[in-house]
Amino acid sequence: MDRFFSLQLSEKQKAKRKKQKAKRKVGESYGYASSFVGRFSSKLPWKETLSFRRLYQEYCEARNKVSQEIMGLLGISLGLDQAYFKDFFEQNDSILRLNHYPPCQKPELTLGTGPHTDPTSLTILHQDQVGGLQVFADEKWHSVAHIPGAFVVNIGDTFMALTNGIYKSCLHRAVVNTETVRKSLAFFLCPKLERPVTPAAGLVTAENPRKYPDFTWAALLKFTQNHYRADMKTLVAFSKWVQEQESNNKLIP
Ligand SMILES: C=C1C[C@]23C[C@H]1CC[C@H]2[C@]1(C)CCC[C@@](C)(C(=O)O)[C@H]1[C@@H]3C(=O)O
Ligand SMILES: O=C(O)CCC(=O)C(=O)O
Ligand SMILES: [Fe+2]
Repeated sequence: MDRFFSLQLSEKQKAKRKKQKAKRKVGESYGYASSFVGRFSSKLPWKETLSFRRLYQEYCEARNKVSQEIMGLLGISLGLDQAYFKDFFEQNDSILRLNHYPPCQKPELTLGTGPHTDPTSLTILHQDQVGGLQVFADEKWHSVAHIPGAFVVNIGDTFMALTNGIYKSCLHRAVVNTETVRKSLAFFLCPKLERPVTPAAGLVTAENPRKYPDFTWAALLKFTQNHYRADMKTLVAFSKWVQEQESNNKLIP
């Protein structure tokens, strides 16, 4: 990881596919990305990232196994069959991302990663001992301490939609510091790109009516990659956009 991030920019930008040595394009969610050469022009994070879909096979398989077990338990906690979410995520289009936060002379003027909820389903994060991850709860930011050997697990927007809003995605961010490089490794469990994301029947009731429209992970991913940087209200903005698209389609015979 250190070797990769210390390469020349032009070399890092080649990190995409084995055969095609072209740099990551706008709209793609894997490959190398840096705040300084990117698709957004405001609220730029102080970091570089490298994301994979199918590489790092063994590591991904291990994370995948842990996330499947967690999905089984989350299903049980909602009164669903243990297999319900395990089956849903058995095939998945997950993402592995390396985050590299260089030291910053004025850390109070920026953020490593701005406040956001993950648009994905479940995140398993491995942060190093430097610390910097913060979670928003009870109206304030709390630092998430590094515990050797432990992962940080959080719910993302797509799982919030699958549970009809019962499980909430959590607001978090990462701060940087003047002294030390910080690294983190995030495994984002995501559904299969084209599989409809719809809440389990038993979770839509008179007391808890339907909260979000059906969508695919492909559509939400495209939304966050092409014209909306994931933030604290991604799912609400995306739901509105889906509904607008549906009503536009109805107008065109
Ligand atoms: C599908 C994804 C989009 C982001 C990477 C994964 C999961 C989390 C998203 C992200 C980290 C949330 C904060 C903003 C973001 C733009 C970033 O700082 O990298 C997001 C990622 C992205 O859009 O590339
Ligand atoms: O680096 C961290 O601690 C958090 C990164 C993060 O939130 C993300 O990549 O979605
Ligand atoms: Fe995140």
